Amino acid sequence: MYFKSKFNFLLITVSYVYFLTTFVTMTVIVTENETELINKLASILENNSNTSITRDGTFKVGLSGGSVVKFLNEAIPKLKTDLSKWKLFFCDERVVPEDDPESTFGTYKKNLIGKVNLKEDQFVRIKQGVSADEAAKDYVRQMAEYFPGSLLPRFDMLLLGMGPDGHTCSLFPGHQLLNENKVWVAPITDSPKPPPQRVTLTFPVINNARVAVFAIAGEGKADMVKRILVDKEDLPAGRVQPSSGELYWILDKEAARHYSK
Ligand SMILES: O=C1O[C@H](COP(=O)(O)O)[C@@H](O)[C@H](O)[C@H]1O
Repeated sequence: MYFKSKFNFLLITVSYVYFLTTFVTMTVIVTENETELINKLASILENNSNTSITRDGTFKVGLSGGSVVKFLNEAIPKLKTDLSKWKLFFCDERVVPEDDPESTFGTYKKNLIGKVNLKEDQFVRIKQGVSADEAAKDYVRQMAEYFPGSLLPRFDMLLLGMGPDGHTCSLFPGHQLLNENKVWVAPITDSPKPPPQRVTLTFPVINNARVAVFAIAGEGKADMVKRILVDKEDLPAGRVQPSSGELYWILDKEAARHYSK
């Protein structure tokens, strides 16, 4: 949401600085292979879904695209939880038609709808046929309905991926959006990874989540995992540090090849 007053803006800025200086509970899990990674992801999802449903009657989760789509498509059918209580948002989405192979919603739809107990109307999707700017503003309006009266939405869980360049959501290294703290959802029209037009959650929202989970597999991510988790380089995925929540990095053996505590 656009912050309506200087006070709100100040509050968010102060909170964000506080977020960056507070202790984050981080757990790194190294699995033997992709199947184990998916099983671990399923178990974290199931526990948090059941906790949220018991507490609030719903589970509000943010989905990523890329390789996370495959992991989730395989994890979700394994879950013992009430999927009908889920509300699914997008951590980022490509501004393309839903039937375009690049559409993250389109890919989830093809793989999940009709196969598990999830319906299309449980997904909060970006508006079609508009610019990235309008899609981002509209997505904020849609999100606000599910987080009434909130300065910042608090997702129950965010499911995140990381590109080999260290990007997460559509927050890329060196991009000005890394410092965006005025809107919940930002447009990007120059994404270095195609397609160029996207919308993305911003860091204040990401770091307000109850739980953030990275699921990362393959040797192609190993160098970046080391740069972030071992060398502590300042790259977008490393900035995911929920202030009063939990952070998981689930890696397969290949992605963890250069990882040591
Ligand atoms: O473009 C994107 O890339 C990241 C990482 O994708 P991966 O295929 O390397 O896992 C993804 O998390 C994001 O949602 C997506 O839009």
